[in-house]
Amino acid sequence: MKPLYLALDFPSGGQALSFIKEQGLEGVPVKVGMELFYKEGAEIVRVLKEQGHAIFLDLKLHDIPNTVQSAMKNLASLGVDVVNVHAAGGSEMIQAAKKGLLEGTRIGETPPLLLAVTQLTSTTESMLHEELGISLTLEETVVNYAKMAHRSGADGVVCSAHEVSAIRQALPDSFYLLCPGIRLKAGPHHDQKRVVTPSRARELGVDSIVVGRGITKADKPVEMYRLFSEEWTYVK
Ligand SMILES: O=c1ccn([C@@H]2O[C@H](COP(=O)(O)O)[C@@H](O)[C@H]2O)c(=O)[nH]1
Repeated sequence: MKPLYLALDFPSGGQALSFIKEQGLEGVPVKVGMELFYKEGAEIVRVLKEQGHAIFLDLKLHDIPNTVQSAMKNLASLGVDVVNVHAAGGSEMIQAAKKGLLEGTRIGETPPLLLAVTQLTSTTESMLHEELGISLTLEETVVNYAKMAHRSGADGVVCSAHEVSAIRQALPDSFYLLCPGIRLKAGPHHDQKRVVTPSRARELGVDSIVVGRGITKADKPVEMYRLFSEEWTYVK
Protein backbone atom coordinates (compact mmCIF):
# COMPACT_ATOMS: atom_id res chain seq x y z
CA MET A 1 0.00 0.00 0.00
CA LYS A 2 1.22 3.51 -0.85
CA PRO A 3 -0.40 5.91 1.60
CA LEU A 4 -1.40 9.50 1.09
CA TYR A 5 -0.90 11.10 4.51
CA LEU A 6 -3.31 13.95 5.15
CA ALA A 7 -1.38 16.68 7.04
CA LEU A 8 -3.51 17.68 10.03
CA ASP A 9 -1.99 21.14 10.39
CA PHE A 10 -4.70 22.58 12.64
CA PRO A 11 -4.39 24.79 15.73
CA SER A 12 -6.18 22.29 17.98
CA GLY A 13 -7.20 18.67 18.24
CA GLY A 14 -10.86 19.70 18.29
CA GLN A 15 -10.50 21.39 14.90
CA ALA A 16 -8.58 18.46 13.42
CA LEU A 17 -11.10 15.89 14.64
CA SER A 18 -14.11 17.98 13.50
CA PHE A 19 -12.53 18.37 10.07
CA ILE A 20 -12.11 14.60 9.73
CA LYS A 21 -15.67 13.96 10.84
CA GLU A 22 -17.30 16.69 8.73
CA GLN A 23 -15.46 15.58 5.60
CA GLY A 24 -16.09 11.86 6.16
CA LEU A 25 -12.35 11.13 6.24
CA GLU A 26 -12.48 8.73 9.18
CA GLY A 27 -9.67 6.18 9.09
CA VAL A 28 -7.50 7.80 6.36
CA PRO A 29 -3.72 7.91 6.98
CA VAL A 30 -2.81 11.17 8.72
CA LYS A 31 0.27 13.22 9.52
CA VAL A 32 0.51 14.89 12.91
CA GLY A 33 3.06 17.70 12.85
CA MET A 34 4.51 20.21 15.29
CA GLU A 35 1.50 22.54 15.34
CA LEU A 36 -0.95 19.89 16.54
CA PHE A 37 1.43 17.84 18.68
CA TYR A 38 2.79 20.85 20.57
CA LYS A 39 -0.80 21.84 21.39
CA GLU A 40 -2.29 18.45 22.25
CA GLY A 41 0.65 16.15 22.98
CA ALA A 42 0.36 12.39 22.96
CA GLU A 43 -3.40 12.48 23.61
CA ILE A 44 -4.21 13.44 20.00
CA VAL A 45 -2.12 10.50 18.78
CA ARG A 46 -4.02 8.18 21.15
CA VAL A 47 -7.41 9.44 19.88
CA LEU A 48 -6.45 9.19 16.20
CA LYS A 49 -5.08 5.68 16.71
CA GLU A 50 -8.26 4.66 18.49
CA GLN A 51 -10.18 5.93 15.44
CA GLY A 52 -8.12 3.65 13.21
CA HIS A 53 -5.81 6.16 11.49
CA ALA A 54 -2.28 5.20 10.42
CA ILE A 55 -0.06 7.99 11.80
CA PHE A 56 3.07 9.70 10.54
CA LEU A 57 4.36 11.72 13.50
CA ASP A 58 6.34 14.48 11.79
CA LEU A 59 8.37 16.08 14.59
CA LYS A 60 11.73 16.21 12.75
CA LEU A 61 13.96 15.61 15.76
CA HIS A 62 17.38 17.29 15.61
CA ASP A 63 19.47 17.23 18.80
CA ILE A 64 22.44 15.46 20.35
CA PRO A 65 22.31 11.65 19.98
CA ASN A 66 21.52 10.95 23.66
CA THR A 67 18.50 13.28 23.64
CA VAL A 68 17.18 11.95 20.35
CA GLN A 69 17.54 8.34 21.57
CA SER A 70 15.48 9.03 24.72
CA ALA A 71 12.88 11.04 22.81
CA MET A 72 12.49 8.29 20.19
CA LYS A 73 12.03 5.72 22.95
CA ASN A 74 9.02 7.74 24.15
CA LEU A 75 7.65 8.29 20.63
CA ALA A 76 7.89 4.56 19.83
CA SER A 77 5.71 3.81 22.84
CA LEU A 78 2.89 5.83 21.19
CA GLY A 79 2.57 3.13 18.54
CA VAL A 80 2.82 5.46 15.54
CA ASP A 81 3.74 4.17 12.09
CA VAL A 82 6.37 6.67 10.90
CA VAL A 83 8.68 9.13 12.71
CA ASN A 84 11.53 11.32 11.52
CA VAL A 85 14.72 13.21 12.31
CA HIS A 86 16.69 15.84 10.40
CA ALA A 87 19.49 14.12 8.47
CA ALA A 88 21.64 17.18 9.28
CA GLY A 89 21.95 15.75 12.82
CA GLY A 90 24.44 13.24 11.40
CA SER A 91 25.03 9.49 11.48
CA GLU A 92 25.51 9.11 15.24
CA MET A 93 22.20 10.87 15.88
CA ILE A 94 20.35 8.70 13.34
CA GLN A 95 21.80 5.52 14.87
CA ALA A 96 20.72 6.74 18.30
CA ALA A 97 17.20 7.44 16.98
CA LYS A 98 16.99 3.87 15.68
CA LYS A 99 18.21 2.50 19.00
CA GLY A 100 15.62 4.55 20.91
CA LEU A 101 12.83 3.30 18.65
CA LEU A 102 13.82 -0.32 19.22
CA GLU A 103 14.01 0.26 22.98
CA GLY A 104 10.57 1.88 23.07
CA THR A 105 8.70 -0.60 20.88
CA ARG A 106 6.62 -3.14 22.77
CA ILE A 107 7.54 -6.81 22.34
CA GLY A 108 5.69 -8.29 19.37
CA GLU A 109 5.02 -4.88 17.78
CA THR A 110 6.75 -3.40 14.73
CA PRO A 111 8.91 -0.29 15.35
CA PRO A 112 7.88 2.87 13.46
CA LEU A 113 9.64 3.53 10.18
CA LEU A 114 12.52 5.93 10.77
CA LEU A 115 12.92 8.58 8.06
CA ALA A 116 15.53 11.32 7.76
CA VAL A 117 14.55 14.71 6.37
CA THR A 118 17.06 15.63 3.65
CA GLN A 119 16.35 19.19 2.50
CA LEU A 120 12.97 20.72 3.24
CA THR A 121 10.68 21.09 0.22
CA SER A 122 10.59 24.83 0.98
CA THR A 123 14.35 25.11 0.30
CA THR A 124 15.70 26.33 -3.05
CA GLU A 125 19.09 25.92 -4.68
CA SER A 126 19.92 29.59 -4.02
CA MET A 127 18.94 29.36 -0.32
CA LEU A 128 21.23 26.35 -0.01
CA HIS A 129 24.21 28.26 -1.42
CA GLU A 130 23.57 31.79 -0.19
CA GLU A 131 21.94 31.26 3.23
CA LEU A 132 23.19 27.84 4.34
CA GLY A 133 26.67 28.15 2.80
CA ILE A 134 26.48 24.71 1.13
CA SER A 135 28.33 24.64 -2.20
CA LEU A 136 27.08 21.25 -3.48
CA THR A 137 23.93 21.23 -5.61
CA LEU A 138 20.61 20.57 -3.90
CA GLU A 139 20.41 17.14 -5.55
CA GLU A 140 23.95 16.22 -4.46
CA THR A 141 23.19 17.33 -0.91
CA VAL A 142 19.98 15.29 -0.78
CA VAL A 143 21.68 12.17 -2.20
CA ASN A 144 24.57 12.51 0.28
CA TYR A 145 22.12 12.79 3.16
CA ALA A 146 20.16 9.81 1.86
CA LYS A 147 23.29 7.63 1.59
CA MET A 148 24.39 8.63 5.08
CA ALA A 149 20.90 7.98 6.49
CA HIS A 150 20.86 4.55 4.82
CA ARG A 151 24.30 3.65 6.27
CA SER A 152 23.08 4.79 9.70
CA GLY A 153 20.04 2.52 9.81
CA ALA A 154 17.23 4.86 8.67
CA ASP A 155 14.47 3.12 6.72
CA GLY A 156 14.17 5.97 4.25
CA VAL A 157 14.09 9.72 3.75
CA VAL A 158 11.75 12.66 3.38
CA CYS A 159 12.63 14.52 0.19
CA SER A 160 11.07 16.32 -2.74
CA ALA A 161 10.04 14.06 -5.62
CA HIS A 162 12.52 16.15 -7.67
CA GLU A 163 15.35 14.12 -6.11
CA VAL A 164 13.74 10.67 -6.21
CA SER A 165 15.40 9.44 -9.43
CA ALA A 166 18.86 10.37 -8.16
CA ILE A 167 18.24 8.63 -4.81
CA ARG A 168 16.87 5.52 -6.54
CA GLN A 169 20.07 5.30 -8.62
CA ALA A 170 22.22 5.46 -5.50
CA LEU A 171 20.32 3.21 -3.07
CA PRO A 172 18.23 0.01 -3.04
CA ASP A 173 14.57 0.25 -4.06
CA SER A 174 13.54 -0.86 -0.57
CA PHE A 175 14.74 2.51 0.81
CA TYR A 176 11.50 4.33 1.64
CA LEU A 177 10.87 7.70 -0.03
CA LEU A 178 8.17 9.93 1.41
CA CYS A 179 7.44 13.21 -0.37
CA PRO A 180 5.64 16.36 0.77
CA GLY A 181 5.39 19.37 -1.55
CA ILE A 182 2.59 17.73 -3.53
CA ARG A 183 0.32 19.99 -5.58
CA LEU A 184 -2.26 19.56 -8.33
CA LYS A 185 -1.23 21.14 -11.63
CA ALA A 186 -3.30 24.27 -11.10
CA GLY A 187 -3.03 24.54 -7.30
CA PRO A 188 -1.23 27.30 -5.33
CA HIS A 189 2.27 26.42 -4.09
CA HIS A 190 2.05 28.40 -0.81
CA ASP A 191 5.55 28.34 0.78
CA GLN A 192 6.59 25.13 -1.01
CA LYS A 193 9.35 25.48 -3.62
CA ARG A 194 10.09 21.97 -4.95
CA VAL A 195 6.61 20.70 -5.81
CA VAL A 196 5.29 17.90 -8.02
CA THR A 197 1.84 16.51 -8.86
CA PRO A 198 0.58 13.25 -7.32
CA SER A 199 0.74 11.46 -10.69
CA ARG A 200 4.35 12.55 -11.29
CA ALA A 201 5.27 11.36 -7.78
CA ARG A 202 3.70 7.99 -8.57
CA GLU A 203 5.57 7.72 -11.91
CA LEU A 204 8.84 8.50 -10.14
CA GLY A 205 8.32 5.62 -7.68
CA VAL A 206 7.64 7.59 -4.50
CA ASP A 207 6.42 5.34 -1.63
CA SER A 208 4.09 7.80 0.07
CA ILE A 209 3.00 11.41 -0.23
CA VAL A 210 1.87 14.08 2.24
CA VAL A 211 -0.83 16.57 1.33
CA GLY A 212 -2.03 19.34 3.62
CA ARG A 213 -3.39 22.71 2.51
CA GLY A 214 -4.33 21.52 -0.98
CA ILE A 215 -7.07 19.59 0.84
CA THR A 216 -7.59 21.23 4.24
CA LYS A 217 -7.82 24.81 2.86
CA ALA A 218 -9.94 23.92 -0.17
CA ASP A 219 -13.55 25.08 -0.52
CA LYS A 220 -14.62 21.47 -0.89
CA PRO A 221 -12.00 19.45 1.00
CA VAL A 222 -13.46 16.00 0.47
CA GLU A 223 -13.61 16.57 -3.31
CA MET A 224 -9.98 17.66 -3.28
CA TYR A 225 -9.05 14.63 -1.17
CA ARG A 226 -10.68 12.44 -3.83
CA LEU A 227 -8.83 14.26 -6.66
CA PHE A 228 -5.44 13.96 -4.94
CA SER A 229 -5.91 10.31 -4.01
CA GLU A 230 -7.26 9.29 -7.42
CA GLU A 231 -4.32 10.95 -9.16
CA TRP A 232 -1.92 9.29 -6.71
CA THR A 233 -3.33 5.75 -6.91
CA TYR A 234 -4.46 5.72 -10.55
CA VAL A 235 -3.40 2.50 -12.32
CA LYS A 236 -3.56 2.32 -16.14
O1 LIG B 1 10.39 18.84 3.55
C1 LIG B 1 9.29 18.84 4.14
C2 LIG B 1 9.03 18.13 5.28
C3 LIG B 1 7.79 18.16 5.85
N1 LIG B 1 6.79 18.88 5.30
C4 LIG B 1 5.46 18.87 5.95
O2 LIG B 1 4.48 18.34 5.02
C5 LIG B 1 3.29 19.10 5.09
C6 LIG B 1 3.00 19.68 3.74
O3 LIG B 1 1.87 20.50 3.81
P1 LIG B 1 1.26 21.29 2.54
O4 LIG B 1 0.17 22.09 3.16
O5 LIG B 1 0.76 20.21 1.59
O6 LIG B 1 2.32 22.13 1.94
C7 LIG B 1 3.46 20.16 6.19
O7 LIG B 1 2.85 19.66 7.35
C8 LIG B 1 4.97 20.25 6.40
O8 LIG B 1 5.30 20.45 7.75
C9 LIG B 1 7.03 19.60 4.17
O9 LIG B 1 6.14 20.28 3.64
N2 LIG B 1 8.28 19.55 3.60
